[in-house]
Amino acid sequence: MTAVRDVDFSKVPGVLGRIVAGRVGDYRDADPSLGAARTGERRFEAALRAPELSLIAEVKRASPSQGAIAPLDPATAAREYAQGGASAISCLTEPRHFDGHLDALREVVGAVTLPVLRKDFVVHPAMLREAAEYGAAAALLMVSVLGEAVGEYLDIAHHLGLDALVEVHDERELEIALGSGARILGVNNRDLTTLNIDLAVSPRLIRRARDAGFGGVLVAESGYRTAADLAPVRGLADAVLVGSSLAGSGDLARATRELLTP
Ligand SMILES: O=P(O)(O)OC[C@@H](O)[C@@H](O)c1c[nH]c2ccccc12
Repeated sequence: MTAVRDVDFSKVPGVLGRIVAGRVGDYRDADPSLGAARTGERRFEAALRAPELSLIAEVKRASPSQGAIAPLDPATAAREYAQGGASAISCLTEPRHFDGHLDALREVVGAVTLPVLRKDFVVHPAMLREAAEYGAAAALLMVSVLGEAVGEYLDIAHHLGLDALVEVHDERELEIALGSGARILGVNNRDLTTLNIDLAVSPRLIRRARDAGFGGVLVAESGYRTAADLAPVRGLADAVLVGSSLAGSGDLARATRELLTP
């Protein structure tokens, strides 16, 4: 594996910049070695490739936009999402702003047979090594954080046998993602520098990716609360990523089922 280039993370703006700065500090002295290559089973990718819209349900206890959402037990929440019909689970592992933890990832992986995404602000190769060690099938890579270096992190993820959800929020980031070799693209409706949500972002960028000939998996992310909200991405996206509205519902299996019933 080639070494990753240095990224100037201090240029990341707004709320996102503050979150990223915390993670850069956490991993400043981390061991960058990756160890032996693992065969990728592409379980996350396969789970999202279905004729109907697939759901990635997120274990999310808190967020910068909402503060505390619900004191979920990660394993219980993941089981309820699976019962409700989710195709994959996303587990936040960022501690300061999302009340996540790597142990939560391990608990979720142990609780369900569904593939699990490590949802964090990846700024160091060690974070991908951990994702693989803790049993994740995939990790999030954000173009808003990694910029052009996203391709190198993608290679590391694949080296470790992980799928990568490469996330974009605007046209410029989409161009970088399309050039990176990503097989799974996520479009975040939330601008993480301001926390504003615009549900028109996903349909717009997903169409653009398809028009550019992207043949991989496309995921619409953030801000979905009801089955009706999903109408604009049905027949367009392969999957949706939903966290807060399910996590705060009080009955996760039921909320999951209702969300998936058009
Ligand atoms: O809670 P919501 O609005 O349903 O959003 C879920 C998920 O898309 C969101 O948590 C998210 C998308 N991309 C991220 C990057 C980092 C942290 C969190 C996220």
